[in-house]
Formats: sequence, structure tokens, C-alpha cells
Amino acid sequence: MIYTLTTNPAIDMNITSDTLSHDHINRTRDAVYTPNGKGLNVSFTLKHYGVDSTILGFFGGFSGEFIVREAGRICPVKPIEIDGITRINVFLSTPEGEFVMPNAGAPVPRTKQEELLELLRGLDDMSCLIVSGSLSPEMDPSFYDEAIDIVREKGAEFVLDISHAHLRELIEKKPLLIKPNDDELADIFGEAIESRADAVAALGRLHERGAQNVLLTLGGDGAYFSNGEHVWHASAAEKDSILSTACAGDATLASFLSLWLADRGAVEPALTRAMATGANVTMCAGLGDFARVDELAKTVHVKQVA
Ligand SMILES: O=P(O)(O)OC[C@@]1(O)O[C@H](CO)[C@@H](O)[C@@H]1O
Repeated sequence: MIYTLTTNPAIDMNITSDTLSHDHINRTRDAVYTPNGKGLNVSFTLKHYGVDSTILGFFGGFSGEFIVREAGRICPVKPIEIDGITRINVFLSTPEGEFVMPNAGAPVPRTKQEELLELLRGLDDMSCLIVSGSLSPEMDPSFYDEAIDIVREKGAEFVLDISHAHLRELIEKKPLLIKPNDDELADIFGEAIESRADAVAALGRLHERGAQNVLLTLGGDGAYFSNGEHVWHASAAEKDSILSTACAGDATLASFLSLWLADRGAVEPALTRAMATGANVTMCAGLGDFARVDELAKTVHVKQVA
């Protein structure tokens, strides 16, 4: 069984406004409330492509209850309940662009962290743990080490999609795959990507540090995938609109994994699906319904570049 771990889940509230000014009442419309958090988005997208996974994370208060109930209609959830209130993150679309306002989230005390680690120890069917998103307040980044060490002891694989600087150390534990974007690559590893040569060289250095595979996403410039032997580039899909970029990275990762986890040679179809799915998600509030993925996939070009 694949498990996703979201240490800091959220209800995402997508809203639209024609104005944003501190001198006025900024009326908003088209509110869409969805149960989210990066790992949950991965689980939902995997499910869309017929791959089962179970959701793990910390949930509290009315918002936590809402997420567990709604997510449970799609995937199994094994929640650790906390006392605080799971955050609500705001994604505001305006004519000038999108305002992304994630909240810090509910604190997760050490006793609850230990409960989750104990839950992980008891999961005998784990083939892969996908760890996504930020840490809740009160969580030390060493929690990632503890969780990953349990997964490795089980002989299972793990995927990391985190923007914490501790990724620099965690990469030495040999993740099956990491999915940085260009900003994370610059902030965490000091790698600036201005050209294809930069990308290929940076990917090589990530392998030297320990990553087995890397999916590097570059927004409008597409993505690179490297397996340590070869590097592929995929162009971004040609979409006609962008509503919100929220959840697109998670959907890109999950749709890639939905093919590649079971067939590590299926890089080209996995990248095509990933680019098309990510693009479709940017056209919707939240993950949307993936309705235009097939059409968008026809505009993606994948080629081996090294
Ligand atoms: O604070 P984090 O965990 O980094 O990001 C949380 C979040 O912004 O990421 C998802 C989109 O990727 C949203 O569903 C969610 O609200």
C-alpha cells in the first residue's frame, strides 16, 4: 500500500475578487472549500488514476473533522487527532493575479508526533511513503528523519516533496524520488537554473547527494526528470487560462507516480500525464475534475536530453 503523509493539512478556500484594497470592503465570490494539504492532493490524484493510497496526518477541530470526513469518501484515512484547529488556507484570485495565503496551522505536540510514528511502525503493508508539505508549529524537522528511518527499516521506499531546508540532509537517506521546483532548488541547494545545461548539472549533483530520481518542475518551462542515468525534458502543456496554481505541483507529482511507480521505464508517458494534469489543475479551483487532461496531453512534448 502507498501511504501519503501530510503533517500540516488544510481546508483550501478558493475565492475571487475584482478588487483588493485596504481602503475598501473587498467583496469576494465563487468560494470553493476543499479538503486539502499536499499529501491529500497526491492521494486524490492517485485515486483519479486508479492507484490506491491511504492518507496519514494530523487533524483537529471542525476543519479537521471536515477534511477527514470528505477525504474518507475518496481514500482511506488514518488520522491522528490533535486539539487545535486544522488551518484554512486562502487562495484569492484577482484581476492582478493570485494571492496565496497559507496559515501556519495547528501545533502538533510531541505526544501526537509519537502517536503517528507508532502508527507508521505498525503499517506492515507499506510499499512507499510520500511525504508532502510543511511542518506544523511545534514540529522539529527531525520528525522527518524519524518517520523516514521507520520506512527504511521496513524496506519500503519514500518520496519527498517538502520545501524545508532540512531536505539538504534528508536527501542523504536516498529517497526514491524528490520533486523540487526551481525556487526550492535555489533556496535549499543553491542551484540556479537558467539553461538546460544548468538543469542537467544540478540534477547530477542531486544524485551525488543521494536522490535516486528527481522530478524538477519549472512552471511554464515544463519539467525535467532524471533517473541518474538519463535526463528527460517535458514541455508545459499549452493551456488557455490560469485560475489558480494551488495544488498543481501535487497533482503533477501524483500523476507522474501513477504510471512510473509501477513501471519505472514509463518515463515519457508519465511525464506527459504529469504535465497535462498539472496544467488542467491550474485552470480550476482546487484540484478540479481533470476533465481536460487527454486534450492537454496532446500539446506536451517529451524528449530525452542527456
Ligand atoms: O504549507 P504547505 O504544506 O507547504 O502547503 C499547503 C498547501 O498550500 O499546499 C497545497 C497545494 O500544493 C494546498 O492544498 C495547501 O493549502
